[in-house]
This record gives sequence, C-alpha cells and structure tokens, in this order.
Amino acid sequence: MKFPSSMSSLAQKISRETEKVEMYFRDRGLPLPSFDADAPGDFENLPEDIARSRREVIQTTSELRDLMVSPKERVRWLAWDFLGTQSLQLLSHFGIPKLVPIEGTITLTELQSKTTLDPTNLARVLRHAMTKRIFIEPSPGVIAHTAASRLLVEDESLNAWVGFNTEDIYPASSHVLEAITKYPEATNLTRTGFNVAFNTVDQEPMFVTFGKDPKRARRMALAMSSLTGGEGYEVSYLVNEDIFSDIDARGGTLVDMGGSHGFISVDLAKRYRNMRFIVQDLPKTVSSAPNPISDDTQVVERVVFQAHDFFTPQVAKDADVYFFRWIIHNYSKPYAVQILRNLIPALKPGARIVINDICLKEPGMETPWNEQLIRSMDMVMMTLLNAQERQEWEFRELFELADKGFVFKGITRPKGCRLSIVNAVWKPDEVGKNFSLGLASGLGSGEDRNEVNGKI
Ligand SMILES: C[S@@+](CC[C@H](N)C(=O)[O-])C[C@H]1O[C@@H](n2cnc3c(N)ncnc32)[C@H](O)[C@@H]1O
Repeated sequence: MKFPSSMSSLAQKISRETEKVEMYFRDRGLPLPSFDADAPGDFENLPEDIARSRREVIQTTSELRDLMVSPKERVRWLAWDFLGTQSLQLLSHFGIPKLVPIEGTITLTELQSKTTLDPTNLARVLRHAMTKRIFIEPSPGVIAHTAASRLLVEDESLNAWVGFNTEDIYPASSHVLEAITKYPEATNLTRTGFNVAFNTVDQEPMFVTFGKDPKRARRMALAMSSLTGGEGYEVSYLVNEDIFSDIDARGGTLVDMGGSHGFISVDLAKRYRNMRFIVQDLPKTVSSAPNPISDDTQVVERVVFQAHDFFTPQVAKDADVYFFRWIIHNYSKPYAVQILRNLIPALKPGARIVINDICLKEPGMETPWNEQLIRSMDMVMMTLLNAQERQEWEFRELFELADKGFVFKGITRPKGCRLSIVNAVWKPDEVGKNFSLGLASGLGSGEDRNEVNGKI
C-alpha cells in the first residue's frame, strides 16, 4: 500500500514547483495566471520542464487538499459534485454569460431584467458558480466576469463542450442507474443512460438521435473539436508520429472511418503530401462537411468524402490503412468486433488497421490528473453508449474475435498524449482462414439500428 508523503513535504514541493512556474512568467514579462476577466484563458506552449512543474503543482495541491479535508468530509461533498454541472448548465442554457459586459459590471437587478430565468434562481445559480470562480461579485448585487466566465462568451467550442456535457451527458448520467438495473448486460447501444433519459430505448443509438437534430449534432461536433484542441488530445501528436511515411512514399490510401468533417485527414494530408484520403461517415455528416475542406488545393485534391455506414461491409477496397479515431471506444465488444469484421471484404493482404483511442494502463499507472480524465472518459462512454475505453489485451481480443487474419501489432503512445495508436495488419494467408464468414450480421445499419443484444 502506498502512503502519502508527509503534509509538509507536499507543501514544500508545491512551493518549489510553483516558484519555477512563476519565475518563468516573470522572466518573460508574461501575464501571471489570474482569475481576472482579462487574464489569459489558457497556458500555451510551456516548455517541458515548466509544464512538468505545473502538473506537479496541480497533483500535489489536490493530494494535500484531500488529506486536509478528511475522508469523511471528502465523501460527503463528493456526492454534491453534480451541482457544479447544474449551475453551469443553467447559466449556459439561459445565455447568462453573454448578458454580462466583458469589461465593467452589471447590477444583479439589471441582469434579472434581461433574462427569463427568475430572479431568485438567477441569483442562486450565479452565486453557486462564483464558488467555482465563474463570475465574481465585487460588491453586493454587482456582477462581473472572471477569466473563466469570459471564456463562456468568447470561446464558441468550449461553450459547445459545456452545452453537450450539461444538457446531453448530464441527464444521461443521472439515468445510468435505471438503465443498468433494467438491462444489466450493459452492452446494448440503445439501452443506455442516454436512451432512458431521452426516451429512445430500443429505438436508436445516440448518434442517430443527434443525426436528426442538426443543432445538437453541431454542438457535439464543436464540443469534440474543443476536446481535440485540449491538452493531451491534439491531432498534432498523431501527425508528428512517423507512422505513415512508407504509405506516403508509394502514394497509398487511408480510409478515415467515422472521420466526421475530415479534419484529421486534412491534418494528415498536410504532412503526408502523396497519400490519398477517403473520409467516411454517415450521409448527413458527409453532406454537411465544409467545401472546400482546406485552403490548400494540393490537400483538397487528395481528400474525398464517402457516405458509408461502418456496420455494413466496407466499400473502399484495397486501401493501405483503415483508420479509426475515437470510434472503437464508442462501442461495446459485439459492435466493435462487427465493425472490424465489416472491413474484411475490402482488405488486401498487408492492409493496416490503425485505432487512435485511449488505451487504459493498469490502475494507478497514469499521473493522477491523467488517471482522473481517462477514467472519466470511460464513464462517459458507459453513460452514452454502453461502450468503454480498453486495455491492450482488450484491443487484442477484439481483433482475435473479429478474425484470425488480423495480426495484432501492438500499441504505441506519443509522449504527452492521452490517446494511443493501436496497430494491426491483415494477413489472411498466414492462417489460411475463410474470411467471408460473419459479415455485417446482426446489428443493422447505423441510420436505423434498433437491434438489441447484438451478439457475435
Ligand atoms: C466521436 S466522433 C469521432 C470523429 C472523428 N473520427 C474524430 O476523431 O474526431 C464519431 C463519428 O462517428 C460517426 N458515426 C457514427 N456512427 C457511424 C456509422 N454507423 N458509420 C459511420 N460513421 C458513424 C459520427 O457521425 C461521428 O462523426
């Protein structure tokens, strides 16, 4: 059992590492981190040693705080964590941040006159958010922005992230208990907390519901782009890994499965100047993709879109890579295996399958901050889709169950990135297997799927 360091040694570490971060800002004349409305919204491009000090401070202050709070009080108030989500939800839904001037202040009375949120609730929600440093009350009854509340006005994709999490995931989360009590097998895509919350049990998976509601779909897409631009999730980690140079040298093709509006393919196409890209997604997503997809005509010429449902047999034949980013983690085992199987009719020997997803380490092997975010993502997958993040053996198992012709080649993880790169190659000759079995069976199409218990 690991014992915590003594409290004073934690405090000394906090002091030491904080000093390094502060010196870095002072030496360069950069604005110091602050809650003020005009403070920078993010830490950008910190050198590795300062970024490490910053991580140490975040982890150590959290450890010291937890020790000081006591186990009993920690558990007591952990059960109230959802209230932070609730106040954020109400502020965001009623557009309160936009009603407060970016510079200066507004009286609570005037703010009350600008919204349909009733005065009592407006005041209580604002004052709860203030305990999280979202808004400030510089004098009684006077409201002003902080750096965090200002972002809710100025950062469109962060705002979408808040909307998606507080209005789609949060209600779904509060219905997980009901979903897994009624449907304890907990693998079905239409029997999730999301389905119970939004009355779509046994009707349609979340992606189909969003496909019917352009506003909600756009909010989710924007929220995803906010996450992708966030620390540890940037596409640059994938682009900077030298994983497709051989395919680029021979002008090979990558199929970007569930590639949304193609932004990953565009970034890859900017680095690999000879490769071709086929971005596949559901028809509505494909038809709403920006046109042209990039300012760079040399990129535009090599990126094409194709409507394709990955629960049907693959139609883009003989490509060099079939690539899944943030796709496989959306599905429980039966569906994930089916998605891989559906590639088989298109695969040439040597074709690569590359999955860009979180790969779970053994518990406690991540930094505490990473561990918290990665485990939270796993909970979100359960909530929305009865899906999951996976350990290495679980990825290996998916390929083995899909077909013995898939040869698992291991997993790499770029330094600093939370996503890993899972590799497999199609080598049917090595096992002499009849690989025409089991295609596209049982789970229906992505547009109208209402099949239950998709067993493989
Ligand atoms: C979580 S997003 C990932 C998007 C992108 N790959 C990325 O890395 O940001 C999942 C994508 O899968 C698409 N999708 C969902 N069901 C699908 C299906 N049956 N066939 C093809 N694409 C699908 C969604 O439209 C969405 O664009």
